Amino acid sequence: MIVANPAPLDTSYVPEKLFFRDDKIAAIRSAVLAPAGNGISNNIIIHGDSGTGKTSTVKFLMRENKSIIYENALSFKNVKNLLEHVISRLGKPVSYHGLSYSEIFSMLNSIISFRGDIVLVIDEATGFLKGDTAGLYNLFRASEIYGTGLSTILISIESPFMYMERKYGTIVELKFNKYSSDEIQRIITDRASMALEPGTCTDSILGYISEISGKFGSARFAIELLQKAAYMAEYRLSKTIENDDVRSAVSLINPYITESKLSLLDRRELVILLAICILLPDTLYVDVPSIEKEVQLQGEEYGIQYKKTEIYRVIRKLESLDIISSSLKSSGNRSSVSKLVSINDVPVSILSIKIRDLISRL
Ligand SMILES: Nc1ncnc2c1ncn2[C@@H]1O[C@H](COP(=O)(O)OP(=O)(O)OP(=O)(O)O)[C@@H](O)[C@H]1O
Repeated sequence: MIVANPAPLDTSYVPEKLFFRDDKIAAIRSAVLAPAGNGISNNIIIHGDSGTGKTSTVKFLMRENKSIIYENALSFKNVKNLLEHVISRLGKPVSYHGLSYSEIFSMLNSIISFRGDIVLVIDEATGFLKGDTAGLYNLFRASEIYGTGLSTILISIESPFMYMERKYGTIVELKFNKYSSDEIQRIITDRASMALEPGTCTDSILGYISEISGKFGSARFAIELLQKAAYMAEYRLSKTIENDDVRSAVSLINPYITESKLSLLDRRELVILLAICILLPDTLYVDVPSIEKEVQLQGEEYGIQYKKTEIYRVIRKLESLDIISSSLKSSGNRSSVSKLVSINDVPVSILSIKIRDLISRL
C-alpha cells in the first residue's frame, strides 16, 4: 500500500499550515478582517492563476474568524441570487426569490443586528466580475447605501482590472503569484508525509513532480499529479512511486495523447524517438551523446544509418512538436553546456510500445 491517508491528496484539502502565504494572510486580516471586527466594511479582490492558494488562504482564515461566510459563484446566476441564498442560510431557511436589493439588504441588516458583521467570500467570481455590474455595485457599496455591515472578499482567476468599474468605490486588490518549483516541492513534501506510507516516494520523485508543475506555478496541479502517480503505483502493485507513474499521471490529467503527433513522424524519426524512450525509464533526462549512441544501436536493428546532423534535426523537431522537452545544463564552465532531453507527458514504457508498433507498420 502506498496511500495511507487519502485526504491530504485531495485538492480541496486545507492543511494546518500554509506555506509562503503569510504576507497574503496578513494582508487579508488587515484590509478586511480587522476593520470588520471594528464595524468597518471593506472589500478586497483576490486574483491569481489556478492553484496559487487563493481558496485555501481564505478557508484557512475561516478557522480563526467566524464572521466569514463562503459561497461559490458558480452555483448562482448572479449576485442577487447568491445574496438570497445567504439570507435563507443565515435567517429563515425558506426560498427568497425576486426580492429587490433594498429588501435583500434590509433583511441582511436584521440578520447582522443579532449575528454581527459578515465577511462574505465569493469564490470563482470571474463571471460576476464580467457580467453583473448592478450586483457588484450593490454589494461593494452596501455599507454606504444600505448601512449594511457587510465586507466582501471576491476570488477570481483573472485580474479584475479588465472589468472593474470606478463606481464600485475603493477596493483592495491582492494578487497571488505562481509558485516556483522549489515552493511547490515544499508544499507537496508536506502532503506526501501526511498521505503516503514512509519510503514509498523519494525526494527525486517529488522534485520531478515539482519541476513539471513549476511550468504552471500550480500547487493544485502538483497535488493532483502526486495523488494520481501514487494510485498508479498502487495499481501496479509496486511498493514505490516511479518516474513512469508520474508520466502516467500527467497523461491522465492532460489526456492529450501523443498519437496524433506520432503520425507526423516518419520511420527514421520514430527510431530516434524510440532510442530516447529506451534510455528514459530509470532516469529523468538523457544527454545528446547518449542519445546518439542509442540511435546507432537502434538504427542497426532497423537497418538505418544516421548522421549526427540528422539526429540533431530530429531532436529539434520532437521538441517543436512538444513530444520531448529539453533543458541546458552547465557544468560551471561556459564552454561545457550540455543539452538534456526528457519526456514528461506520457509514460515512456507505453510510448515505446506505440512507436514499435508504428515502425512495424511503416
Ligand atoms: N501555500 C500553500 N501551502 C500548502 N498547500 C497549498 C498552498 N497553496 C495551495 N495549496 C494546496 O493546493 C491546492 C490548491 O489550492 P487552492 O484551491 O487554494 O488554489 P486556488 O488558487 O484557489 O486555485 P483555483 O483558482 O484553481 O481554485 C489545495 O489543496 C491547497 O491546500
